Amino acid sequence: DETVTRDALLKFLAEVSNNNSTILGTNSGWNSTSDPCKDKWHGVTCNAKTLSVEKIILDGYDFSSGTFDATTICSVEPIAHTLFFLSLKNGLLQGKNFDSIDKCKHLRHLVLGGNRFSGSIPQSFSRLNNLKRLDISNNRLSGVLPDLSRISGLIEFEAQNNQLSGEIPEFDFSNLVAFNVSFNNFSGSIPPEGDSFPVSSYMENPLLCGSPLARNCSSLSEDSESADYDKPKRSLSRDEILMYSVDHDSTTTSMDQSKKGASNSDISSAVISSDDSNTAVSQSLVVLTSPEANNGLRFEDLLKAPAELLGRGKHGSTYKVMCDNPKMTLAVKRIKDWSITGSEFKKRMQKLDKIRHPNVLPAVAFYSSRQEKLLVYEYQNNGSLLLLLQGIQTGQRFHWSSRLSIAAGIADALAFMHQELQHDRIAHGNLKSSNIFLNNNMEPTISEYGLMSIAEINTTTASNSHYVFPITNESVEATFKEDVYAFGVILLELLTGKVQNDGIELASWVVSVLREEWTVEVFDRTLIQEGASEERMVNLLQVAVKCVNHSHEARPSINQVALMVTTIRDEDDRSIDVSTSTSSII
Ligand SMILES: Nc1ncnc2c1ncn2[C@@H]1O[C@H](COP(=O)(O)OP(=O)(O)OP(=O)(O)O)[C@@H](O)[C@H]1O
Repeated sequence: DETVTRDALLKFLAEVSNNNSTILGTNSGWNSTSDPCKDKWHGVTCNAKTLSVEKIILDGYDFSSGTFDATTICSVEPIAHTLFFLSLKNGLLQGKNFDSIDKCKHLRHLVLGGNRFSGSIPQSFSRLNNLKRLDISNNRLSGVLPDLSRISGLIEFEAQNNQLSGEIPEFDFSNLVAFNVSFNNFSGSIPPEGDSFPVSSYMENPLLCGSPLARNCSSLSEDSESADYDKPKRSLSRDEILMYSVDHDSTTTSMDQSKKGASNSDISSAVISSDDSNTAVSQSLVVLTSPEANNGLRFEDLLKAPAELLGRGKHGSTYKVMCDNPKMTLAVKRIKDWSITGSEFKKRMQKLDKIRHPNVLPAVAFYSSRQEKLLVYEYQNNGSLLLLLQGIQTGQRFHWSSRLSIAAGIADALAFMHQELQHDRIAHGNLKSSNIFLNNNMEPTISEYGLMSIAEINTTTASNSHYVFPITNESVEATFKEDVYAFGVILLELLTGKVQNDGIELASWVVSVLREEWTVEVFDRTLIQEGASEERMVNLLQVAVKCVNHSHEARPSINQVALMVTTIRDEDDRSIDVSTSTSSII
């Protein structure tokens, strides 16, 4: 068996590398005079007792002139019988023969993402009954997907960025925690239960329809039936007019300018609509304690200033407003249909204004009418943590030490706010990376503290239970622990480089990966490349996992979390001090 295994592995490497035997480096161990298990060949992991091959992980090598032939390993009984992890990620491989893949019937992880495979995926994939993770993303695969529904234990399916077409087959969505078929040519309706994943899991498939996409299936068939140029066009809503004038004409638009046939008041009111008269309105803009804004910020100034739609969150839209007098760039958040009463809202804003922490962004002003509430913040030029995380995908550096100090900064600020506001029962309620901004020193600033009432949190969690664990106990403690959960997700984002809801429910994904004893795979590859301390990454991961415990009672308090995170950060700082002082001595 040993010889058969060794020869098969050497043949496999010769094929993927196109006979470039040194591709894995000179000390990789791969040669005909040694043993893959006893001599620990690079990329091969064996069972310690039986010395049989369990994992082959050859990620990130330039195999662009080679061929992946599944037969070479899957037709060799001693390998096929025990191999459960095969990964050739980012190998640029083009040549392929998938035919015998189903003979590797114990495979749990099959990772073929980031190659140049083209053509279709054979039905044999659907016979890999034990698969937990199938990653075929970022290839050039086309044709229809085989019926993967019988792989009931699938946890992760990544097929984004291919040219796959046809309908999305039924999957067993109950176990899936990561699912992505975006940027393909899929058509038809999204299968039932598929809508437990967000839009980013399905986007950029022009002929795909149904929830969670905004395109509903009946409108798609109407559109394709006739070019219907003659049909009278539905008139645009105020929001659409605003979006149109902002998005298509120029990036910024004066609120006062009449555009696209909308009257002055239409556009203004799309931003700040009110049934109050203008005078009443200007009286009800309550300016809090910002010195610049106290210099005469008026509601009318907000209306007249050029504004740009920054985005629409689940609670409303946020606009960047360039005010001339006083000279300030503001972010105005407009929240619609918020059940909180005007007086409660006012009381809360005034309370929050008294509690100041350097890492928490105070509101500059607020406005409240029956239909909507406005919150005015200073615009943060350095962008959000979300943008930093998204930058990792496009090669931007985000160092381990910055991530640690951001984590510690958020935890400290949150611990302070929880302590100060425990009595008033005001938790953050909507903590996430798009609500955290960075200042010039890369210090985090938490925005939108306390905007959601307890009732609101409960409604949101109930309607979106796939992403946020439902709070069954309506106690105040639970809402504070919801912040701890959210902080845990931010830690996971910092550790994995993945973004929550970007086709992935991070907490479940990480927990399932850990269950599979697959820990290193969790971490953002750039952290490992940078040489970040694996021990401290694991320590931080343990904190994160405690925070995202299903049971809010089992989650630590934010004080405990802050202590754990700052300890890890301090250890890391000390290790940097030691290494710099040693290098300066040398
Ligand atoms: N003060 C600010 N300065 C700069 N950008 C901001 C500011 N406040 C919000 N933004 C950005 O505007 C965009 C929209 O924000 P918004 O708060 O409306 O949505 P969200 O954070 O995605 O969701 P939610 O409604 O749940 O908070 C986000 O990208 C956010 O980072």
